[in-house]
This record gives sequence, C-alpha cells and structure tokens, in this order.
Amino acid sequence: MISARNVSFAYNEELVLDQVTVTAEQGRTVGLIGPNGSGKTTLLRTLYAALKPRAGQSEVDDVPVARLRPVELAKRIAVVAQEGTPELPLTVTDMVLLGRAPRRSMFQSYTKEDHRQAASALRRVGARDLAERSFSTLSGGEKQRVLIARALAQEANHLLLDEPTNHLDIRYQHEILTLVRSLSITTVVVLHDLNLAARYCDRLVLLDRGRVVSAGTPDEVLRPEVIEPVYRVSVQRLEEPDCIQLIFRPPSSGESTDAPEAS
Ligand SMILES: Nc1ncnc2c1ncn2[C@@H]1O[C@H](COP(=O)(O)OP(=O)(O)OP(=O)(O)O)[C@@H](O)[C@H]1O
Repeated sequence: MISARNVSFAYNEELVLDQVTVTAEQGRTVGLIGPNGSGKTTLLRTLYAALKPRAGQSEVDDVPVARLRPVELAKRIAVVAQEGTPELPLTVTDMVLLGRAPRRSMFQSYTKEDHRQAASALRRVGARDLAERSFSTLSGGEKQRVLIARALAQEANHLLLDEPTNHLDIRYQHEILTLVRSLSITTVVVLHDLNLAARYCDRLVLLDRGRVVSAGTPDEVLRPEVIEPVYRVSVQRLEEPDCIQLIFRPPSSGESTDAPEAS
C-alpha cells in the first residue's frame, strides 16, 4: 500500500497541494487525473520523497517515506517519471540493469542474478528482442516499455508512473496500460486521458488546484457533473458494455462550465 495523508506542499509560498489524501491498496491501480497545473506530478513526487510536504506525510506499507534511506525507498518504490532519459550510449540491457542499483553495492559488478532479473523484466514487458539495441534509438513506445522493465528489475512492489502514455500512439497507449495492469503491482499513475483512466484504473483521484475534488471508482468520478466544472468542457458519458466512454466538446456560447472560485 502507498498513500499520501493530508499532504500539503508549497513551491516557495505558493500552495499547490492542500491536504491531499490518496491511497493505493495493495495490487490496485490508482489514477491521478486533473487539469494542467492541478498538482498531479507534485503529489506523485511527494509519494517517493522527492519532495517533502510542509504538512501531512506519505507512507509506503505504513512506513513514512521520509524515514527511509534512498536505497530502502528504491527497494520498495519504482518510478517512471516524466523527465526524458539522458542520451547515454547504453544498450537496453544496460538501461534495465540500472534498476538493480538498490540491490547491489556500489563497486560490485553485475551478478548472474542481476542479469537474470533484467532478462526476466524485459520478457515481462515483451521487449526481450530489444535487449542488444541502443536505448537512444528506440521508439517512444519501446522506450517506455524498457523503462517499465527497469522498474521491474528493481523488484519494488510499488510503481509510480507519470503520464506513461505521453507521446504514444493509441495502440501503444493501450499496450502500456494493459501491461501495467497485468503486473498486479500497487500502482499510482498520472493520466491525462480520462477514457484510458476509466478503462485501466481501479480508482481515480481528481485534483483541481491542489485539492481532491472527487475520489472513487471510475464510475463515481467520471460523471459529467463532476468533470465539467473542473475541466470547463461539456461532457457526454456513454456506457459501453465493458467500459465508460466520455465524449468532450467545448462549452457552447452561453453555457457556463466555470468552476467556482477557490475559497
Ligand atoms: N519547481 C517548481 N517551482 C515552482 N512552481 C512549480 C514547480 N513545479 C511545479 N510548479 C507549479 O505547481 C503547480 C502544480 O504543478 P504540477 O506539475 O504538479 O501539476 P500537474 O497537474 O502535474 O500539471 P501537468 O498536467 O501540466 O503536468 C503548477 O502551478 C506549477 O506551475
């Protein structure tokens, strides 16, 4: 389980998270959704102790993340962040082996077990055939799969993903999220696409201007009356046999979807 409990965070004096609580139960996938600038990435970063809240705390399996040494944290939490990967001359296998860092001492060379874990992680993401390729030459979708493999090689049982479908075509978007679901690892994922969030998340947390405005199952959160004032668009909800589908259009003139002013 990983959670943020009443977390508030400010950059300088600007409050960007205001008493936010989010919990991902073991084996569940929780989606963080919300408009640009609503605080999703900041919240994710507090979950893995990259940012220290000014109030509240994040916990992994009931242990405050602030209390864990970086190597202990990395044994429990793997992160695929939004920042691009450096253009280093690494093969895919090298890249995945980097995930073994928390499990080996600094000057030790990679063991058979490290290589076995890296190969297994690549197999799990369906990228075994990419092992010898130069990482920098891969497509966006291939890179994303390899970065997830690196997270798996870390053997952490919590996975944090920041917009993993960014820059991916529709097929890869579904492929990556199907993969994430199939891993059965406790996952918190930032997503912009609400239809993907509906299909692949067990629960959703909707942020607006640093506050949780709705949390629950996709069925509970993805309702026009919840979504419209936050995103300021008109929303039509279709009930597909296996999933909720939302259709968006800009508000027509005279139609107000303005969010109430934050108090
Ligand atoms: N390093 C920083 N210094 C100052 N302000 C920041 C910093 N990083 C983010 N912010 C601000 O904090 C707020 C929340 O940003 P955050 O990146 O968490 O939002 P987000 O919901 O992930 O946005 P997006 O969907 O655009 O990625 C925004 O107003 C942003 O401008």
